[in-house]
Amino acid sequence: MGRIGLLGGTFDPVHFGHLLAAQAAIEGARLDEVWFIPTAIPPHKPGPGTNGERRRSMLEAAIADNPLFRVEDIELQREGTSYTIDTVTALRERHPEAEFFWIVGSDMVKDLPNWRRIAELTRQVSFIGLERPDQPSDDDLLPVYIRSRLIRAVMPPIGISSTDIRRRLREGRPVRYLLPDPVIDFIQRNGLYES
Ligand SMILES: Nc1ncnc2c1ncn2[C@@H]1O[C@H](COP(=O)(O)OP(=O)(O)OP(=O)(O)O)[C@@H](O)[C@H]1O
Ligand SMILES: O=C(O)c1ccc[n+]([C@@H]2O[C@H](COP(=O)([O-])O)[C@@H](O)[C@H]2O)c1
Repeated sequence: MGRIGLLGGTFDPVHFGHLLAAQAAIEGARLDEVWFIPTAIPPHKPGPGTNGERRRSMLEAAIADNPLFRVEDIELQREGTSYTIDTVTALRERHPEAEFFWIVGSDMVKDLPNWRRIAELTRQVSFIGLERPDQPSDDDLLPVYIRSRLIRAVMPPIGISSTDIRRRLREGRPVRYLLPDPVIDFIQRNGLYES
């Protein structure tokens, strides 16, 4: 099983920024696989407008051609807010032989001290913080117990967000090249994100 990167998010919908983040983490931290974990209720932002089953289906369509990527729906099966500490604790019990790494986007690293039971979480996983190639991150303000568990991986900045994709679809504007074609097909077949 080996070194497993975990990328959590709402994925409403999944896009190329997510896929490139996973690929950059594989390269930067020598991972064997990345598991995508759609949240049920995200801790720090409003809940997604699309149900979990559809978000999971879009993820599956997006990663079908990559044997190193997998969808893990553990948070969709759990009640309540999707705290990372609960997810990681459960995954380590199920897969004691794996080493887990939690992947975080560049602007989220500074928020790690506010995560639920963060000290305990840092004992269970290392973090992979994505950073821009032209702008190495300054981690000096992070507490040492987090900094010592943080690996940096370089990712070229990709200015794609699910929010912008949803807005474009509502307005009938193109989304091609922002997310994989099979995901666009799924969105169109199911009439998602229409105004
Ligand atoms: N363009 C991007 N480049 C790098 N990382 C990204 C990008 N978009 C999202 N991520 C990271 O992927 C994870 C999941 O993101 P999430 O599903 O919340 O996507 P989002 O596009 O930011 O969504 P929304 O616009 O709905 O808030 C987070 O760790 C986030 O930092
Ligand atoms: O556990 C926490 O306290 C916590 C706080 C903020 C974010 N997270 C997780 O980080 C991932 C990305 O979060 P977001 O808000 O960018 O979708 C997602 O899996 C969240 O559950 C987790």
